[in-house]
Amino acid sequence: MYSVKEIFYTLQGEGAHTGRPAIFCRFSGCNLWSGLEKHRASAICNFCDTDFRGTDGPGGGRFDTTEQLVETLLSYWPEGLEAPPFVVCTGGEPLLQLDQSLVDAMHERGIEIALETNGTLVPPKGIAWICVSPKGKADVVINECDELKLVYPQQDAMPERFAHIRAQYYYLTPVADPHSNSNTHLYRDAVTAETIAYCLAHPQWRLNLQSHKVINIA
Ligand SMILES: C[S@@+](CC[C@H](N)C(=O)[O-])C[C@H]1O[C@@H](n2cnc3c(N)ncnc32)[C@H](O)[C@@H]1O
Ligand SMILES: Nc1nc2[nH]cc(C(=O)O)c2c(=O)[nH]1
Ligand code: SF4
Ligand SMILES: [Mg+2]
Repeated sequence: MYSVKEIFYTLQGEGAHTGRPAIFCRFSGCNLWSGLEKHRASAICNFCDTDFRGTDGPGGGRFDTTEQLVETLLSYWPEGLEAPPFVVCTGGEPLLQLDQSLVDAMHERGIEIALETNGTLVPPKGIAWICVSPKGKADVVINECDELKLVYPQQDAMPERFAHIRAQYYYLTPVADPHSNSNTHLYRDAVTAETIAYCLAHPQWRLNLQSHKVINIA
């Protein structure tokens, strides 16, 4: 059984695939925060901008079988396209639920899979694009990925700690106000200036913006 908070079709807003049409599958639950505000301050990850509790979002629900979830995901892809369906698995922490049988079932239906993970759990085999976003003191168990996308600045998780992880791209995302979506001042603040300064001094790292918030889409 898979618990999914929401499913939606939009543009990938972050990382190397920014601007690419994608179906987002937001799995419920996370291993680094309960999702309750009363637990935020004491959580390992305490700046999360996402509601991942429960299954009550648009397209969310409980799916008893891999087939049910895969067919539901495919229903979000426009018909008659040559491009293979592109599904971004996120959450919450998707690796609490995304297992080899679901990955295999998605591949059987021609889906290209991307993953957004906090890096604390080992992914199933064969995922086309893995984005690792380490959090606080949490140990990262993935030593190779496609993009490393670190929220900056973070106490206990500064870029130096992760520069050895093999990746095609290394991104820093200025930490956004967790309670505010789509705000134009978001990227004109001190945190952004600090992130830019770090990239300029350490050119292994590039600036990543949450572009979906800038243009106010899901
Ligand atoms: C909500 S998380 C879900 C996937 C996974 N649990 C993770 O942390 O990577 C999706 C992305 O949003 C980023 N994110 C979460 N809160 C943020 C914030 N306040 N500002 C900037 N990025 C944030 C995460 O670092 C991650 O790259
Ligand atoms: N457009 C859009 N792009 C995203 N990239 C990563 C997201 C996430 O919350 O995992 C996300 C999201 O929520 N929306
Ligand atoms: S950003 Fe990711 S790891 Fe942190 S609480 Fe949100 S879903 Fe969990
Ligand atoms: Mg998001």
